[in-house]
Amino acid sequence: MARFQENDLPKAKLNSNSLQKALRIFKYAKNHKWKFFLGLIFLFLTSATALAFPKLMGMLVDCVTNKDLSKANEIALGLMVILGLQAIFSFFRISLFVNFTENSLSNIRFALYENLIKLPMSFYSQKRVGELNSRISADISQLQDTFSTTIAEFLRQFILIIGGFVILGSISPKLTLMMLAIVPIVAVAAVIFGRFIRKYGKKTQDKVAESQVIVEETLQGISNVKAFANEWYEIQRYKNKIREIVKIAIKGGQYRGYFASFIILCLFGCVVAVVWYGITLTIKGEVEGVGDLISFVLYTTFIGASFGGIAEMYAQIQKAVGATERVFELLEETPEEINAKPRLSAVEKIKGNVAFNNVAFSYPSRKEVQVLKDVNFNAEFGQKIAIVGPSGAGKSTISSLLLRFYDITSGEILVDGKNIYDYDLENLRGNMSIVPQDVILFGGTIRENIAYGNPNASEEEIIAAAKQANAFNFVDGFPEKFETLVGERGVKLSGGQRQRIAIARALLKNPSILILDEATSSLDSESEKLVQEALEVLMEGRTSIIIAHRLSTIRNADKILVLDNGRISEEGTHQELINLENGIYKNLSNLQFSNS
Ligand SMILES: Nc1ncnc2c1ncn2[C@@H]1O[C@H](COP(=O)(O)OP(=O)(O)OP(=O)(O)O)[C@@H](O)[C@H]1O
Repeated sequence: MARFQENDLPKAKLNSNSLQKALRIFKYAKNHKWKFFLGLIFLFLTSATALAFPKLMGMLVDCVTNKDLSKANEIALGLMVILGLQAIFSFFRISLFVNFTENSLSNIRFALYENLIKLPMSFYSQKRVGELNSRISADISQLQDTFSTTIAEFLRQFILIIGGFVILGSISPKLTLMMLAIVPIVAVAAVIFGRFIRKYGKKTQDKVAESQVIVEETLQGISNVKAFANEWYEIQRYKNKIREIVKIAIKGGQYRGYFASFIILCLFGCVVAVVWYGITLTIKGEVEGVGDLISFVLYTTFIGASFGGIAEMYAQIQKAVGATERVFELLEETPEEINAKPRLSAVEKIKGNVAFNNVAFSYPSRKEVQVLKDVNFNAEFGQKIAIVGPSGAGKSTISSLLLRFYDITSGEILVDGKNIYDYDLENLRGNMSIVPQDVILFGGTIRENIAYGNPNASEEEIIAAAKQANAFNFVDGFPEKFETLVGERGVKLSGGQRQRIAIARALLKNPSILILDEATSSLDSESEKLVQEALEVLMEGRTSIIIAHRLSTIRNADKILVLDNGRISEEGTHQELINLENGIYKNLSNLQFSNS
């Protein structure tokens, strides 16, 4: 699975258009906006106090020259007061920005999740969910850093640079000009150099990540590695990667060495040059005293450091603008018409007559391939309709269309004579249940997993459903019974046990239309018997659409549809289809029964 690091986030161009878009984020700040603006005031105050610091330090040094102790005391006290103020302002600035950011981000996270969970299946069939997830978390953490620190730091450095230059100009215009000529150039060179080094750092990280993937893959598939006696191959693969890491890391280290030499030579060289020139000017009387010179050097250091930091912060802000754009793209995707609130009214029961009339369909991600062509069939209330056919024929697609996961291309699907697109979506799905091929249980207790079919179910109803689904006995055998945790941190249930939980879940939902997707395809005969019994109970009094591979389980279906390459090529009862000369069903049936 691809993992996005913040380093990988693409930047967006900063122009009025992209900034305007990014500012929509304030919509999610709701009644916390004032914190951001109050934070800005504290930011301004912190920068102002920071700017007073070098000036006062200079004045303090002048007291040495003038041997003025009482003034020195006053200034030292002033400096302490300023430090105190700066500490207080900084505290409020940081707390306010963090408070604003966390509140806004929690609103954004919530809005994102709410929208994502409501997006139609067509959205998910075009996106890799793991990638989407790690992308969103990288985007959100970029926004978190930017809004809680980077913007404020960027503005603070900006104020320090402008303010610093104004004060420098007032101390000595000549010296300022000289400083302007060298410091920004060196600072910018340092930034470019730094970026280059970071690139090497990132390359090393990527290679380390690649090597970790090798370890992960081989340890997860260790039985495969051993069965193929391919230990030597994996060792070689890992060794090569490790060698690459060393090469790149050493190269990066060299550049870091150059960088350190560059900083010592140029940056400190510049400070020496400014100090030397300042001393010359002081001796000539063009700068007033040593104190001014000290202030000058301190301001220069401030400005140099700010120049260094501001470029990196600008890049961070560009990334945050890109992140906001992507987050908004997801927020603006059109969701399904789902309320996503607990239902107040009960589901309006439908009877369960289903009709597919001339249905054609292509998946939105592969429009050129027609998966279903001219599909026609009827399922009367209470009937069992089986769909069989080769892999990839489109059997599961039929169930997805009935659940309205995708919009059909042409034709119509009717439920109780009414077009499924005229139903309230929640109501339609509220009348259906699916027992899928791979039952996914949520990481909670068995009780919670069964109650997923009807969160309002009583204890007795849950137990009754478990009994009917042949699940009660194995659940009762666990020390914690219905409170047993399942999923990653709990017990691992077998395929058959999981299916019986899914059947109990479906029983609780009490649907009019039931979809069974190859529910018995991967079970041993004992488990299959238990599941099959539970399914018989479940199917009673409902319309069932059974997608099956094993023909033995569908012999008594009211109707069997044979799907071939997206078309229904045969239709009838088991007996009728068996009698078709050269029929697909007949062939399939001969194959399966001669094997078993
Ligand atoms: N989300 C999707 N996006 C694009 N194509 C898809 C998608 N899901 C299925 N398909 C394609 O649609 C065709 C029918 O798939 P479907 O899963 O309905 O077949 P199936 O008969 O149920 O197969 P199996 O018995 O192997 O489960 C296949 O060619 C498959 O590749």
